Amino acid sequence: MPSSVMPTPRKGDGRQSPAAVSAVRLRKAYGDKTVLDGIDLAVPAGTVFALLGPNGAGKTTAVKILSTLITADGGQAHVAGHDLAANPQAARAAIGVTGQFSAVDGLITGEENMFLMADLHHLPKREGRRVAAELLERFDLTEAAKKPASTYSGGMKRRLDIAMTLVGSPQIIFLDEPTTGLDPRARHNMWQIIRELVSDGVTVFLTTQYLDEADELADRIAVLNDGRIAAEGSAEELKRLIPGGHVRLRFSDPTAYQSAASTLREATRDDEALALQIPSDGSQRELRSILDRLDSAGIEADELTVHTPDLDDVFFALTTAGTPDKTKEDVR
Ligand SMILES: Nc1ncnc2c1ncn2[C@@H]1O[C@H](COP(=O)(O)OP(=O)(O)OP(=O)(O)O)[C@@H](O)[C@H]1O
Repeated sequence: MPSSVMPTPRKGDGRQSPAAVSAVRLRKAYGDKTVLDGIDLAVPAGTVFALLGPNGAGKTTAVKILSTLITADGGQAHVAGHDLAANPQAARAAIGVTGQFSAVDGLITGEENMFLMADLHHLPKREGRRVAAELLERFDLTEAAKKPASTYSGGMKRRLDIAMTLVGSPQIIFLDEPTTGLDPRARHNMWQIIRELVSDGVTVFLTTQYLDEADELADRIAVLNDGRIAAEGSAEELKRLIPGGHVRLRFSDPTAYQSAASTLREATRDDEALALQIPSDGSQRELRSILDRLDSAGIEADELTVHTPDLDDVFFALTTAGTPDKTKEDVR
């Protein structure tokens, strides 16, 4: 099984950027069922990190541990620079959590939910009202503010949940499956909200079962399978881990096409389209080698495209291999 621990992105001065969330050999079991079997994570501050995995992989458990809702059985974790075992309150003060354990109370209005959060954060009454109004406006909930939250749509509830989380100005936000059950418009709306949070400097740790969501939002993705991190990296790095990638060269001149085909003998030919397909991981090194061979033969292609496998391929390769009882359908 391919596995990689990629280096954390570096800042311009060459130093490692500080991790907002880090975990080393994190373990958790319920009875004799091991849910997290020693996972390592590092999330640089100001980035989006996606923990991707099928149902039951342990994503929520990881979020619950990192957001101090439950404790791990083993390993260490730091959140916003605080050791979770030694100083969970300090970590708690720096984070916001939304998701499957939403804080929204359906019996009271959106506005009242916001006031409640302001009270929890000990904001003076006036300040609390100002912050609540501002956030309700920002999340397009002003009109619905005086209606009971139970009447809100799924998308509105999620927005209210995030607005409530932001009352405490968290540096790090955990979003557990933020778009599960939302319609496409509400999903895109949520993606936009997440991007805005990050541009405000917040670190986002999200869990998702959706590959396109991780691909769209995350700087780095960890694939969780069977309690272990099966692979970690940017979407592009993960796509390069599995076979299926290729480079396609297209020619308009049949003579150039023939010369290229005899130069690149490993290529699959498409004589009709005058195109050659060469297996490749799409890396700079492999591309250079193909181009060097064409150059030495004096051949120029009219079009060169690099095809990498998509994240679906990666996900299926990493989460079904070795578990023959599972089919692609099980893991969505
Ligand atoms: N309190 C608990 N007691 C016993 N088993 C639990 C408990 N919480 C979770 N589990 C089990 O741990 C495993 C991982 O659960 P978890 O909720 O972390 O998965 P997940 O990746 O978030 O899945 P989903 O996408 O379905 O939410 C599951 O098999 C679940 O049944």
